[in-house]
Amino acid sequence: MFRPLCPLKILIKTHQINNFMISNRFPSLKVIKVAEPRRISTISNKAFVKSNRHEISNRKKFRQINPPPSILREIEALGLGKPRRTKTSRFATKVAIVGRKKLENKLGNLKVEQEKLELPHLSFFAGAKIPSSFPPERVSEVAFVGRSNVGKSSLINALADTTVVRTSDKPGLTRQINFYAAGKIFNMVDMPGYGFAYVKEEEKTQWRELMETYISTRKTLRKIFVIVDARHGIKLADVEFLEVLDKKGVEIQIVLTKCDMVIPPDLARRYVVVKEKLQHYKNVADDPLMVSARKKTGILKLRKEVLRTVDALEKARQAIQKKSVLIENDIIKGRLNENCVTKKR
Ligand SMILES: Nc1nc2c(ncn2[C@@H]2O[C@H](COP(=O)(O)OP(=O)(O)OP(=O)(O)O)[C@@H](O)[C@H]2O)c(=O)[nH]1
Ligand SMILES: [Mg+2]
Repeated sequence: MFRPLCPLKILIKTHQINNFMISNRFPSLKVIKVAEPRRISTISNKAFVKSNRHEISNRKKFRQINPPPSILREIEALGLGKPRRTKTSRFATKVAIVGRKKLENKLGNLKVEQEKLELPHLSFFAGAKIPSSFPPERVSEVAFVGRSNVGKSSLINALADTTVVRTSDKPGLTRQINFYAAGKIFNMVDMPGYGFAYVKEEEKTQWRELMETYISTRKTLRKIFVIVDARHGIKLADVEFLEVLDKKGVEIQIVLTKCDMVIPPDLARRYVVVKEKLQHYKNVADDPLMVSARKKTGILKLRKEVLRTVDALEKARQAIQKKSVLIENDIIKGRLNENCVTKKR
């Protein structure tokens, strides 16, 4: 029979070999149970629960924020948040109307007068991968920055009511600084994103350097719109970029986008949290704007802000007046023609 010289200590994983069988067959072997996988899993479970508890408490904290009624009113009036009802039966419409009345009783008048403004026709005229490719500084510019896939390009499209700017649901589509001319009045500049994207780290570093060079050297740059996802708020990558921007002394405006994906009370809470975070910066306007490029809500307000920044608000107002006069004339002419036709008949 096999006899070990000294009592052997064998480390056996309990889930692999049956202890009982081993100790029966080889009584001289001392089997020591170590590293029970179940125990490990319970420990890691505990750690997981702990970390989860922390997350839950953060969410709870967020839910405990009591947003001011004025913000809630603005969100409801502009139809900014995630729609409550998706079904469009007659019953659902009735419920929605009753719900709206209830909200009006709670928050006050929900009707808002918004100035209908339009941007001049948008066209792509230059793309730059290196600073020497920047086009000449002729007219005022506004730039759009933010994390990859946050919706910068979509927002430019929504602002100009066009589809000229390419968008994608995959982070990292815009890979150079793209210049779009709004008529001959001003330029809108679409930037690559920062943070996560399906590109190499080296390329992202290059984008970052390119953006920083543009921001610090461009004399015609009037304002930077930093686009933030309303679902997530200001992330670490945003904070890092905002700190760099703030030091450069350029005016900054935060825009919360994808608001159509957040329910109104949470959107109001997000607004409060973001506003609070902006107090630290010198050059950041402390009132974030809220929009949805997909639903085109909140766009008129942002459009007005863009036009005001590039001193084109008056021109846009005049263009709208001219357009409405032309439409009126057309209608009158149309009526006259109709009258002529009926008389001839
Ligand atoms: N629901 C919703 N989706 C949006 C909105 N804006 C953009 N998206 C979607 O978000 C995705 C990314 O949009 P892009 O405009 O390409 O984002 P980007 O910031 O330009 O992305 P990069 O160029 O990769 O940095 C697309 O699938 C859009 O359809 C919005 O307001 N609401
Ligand atoms: Mg883009």
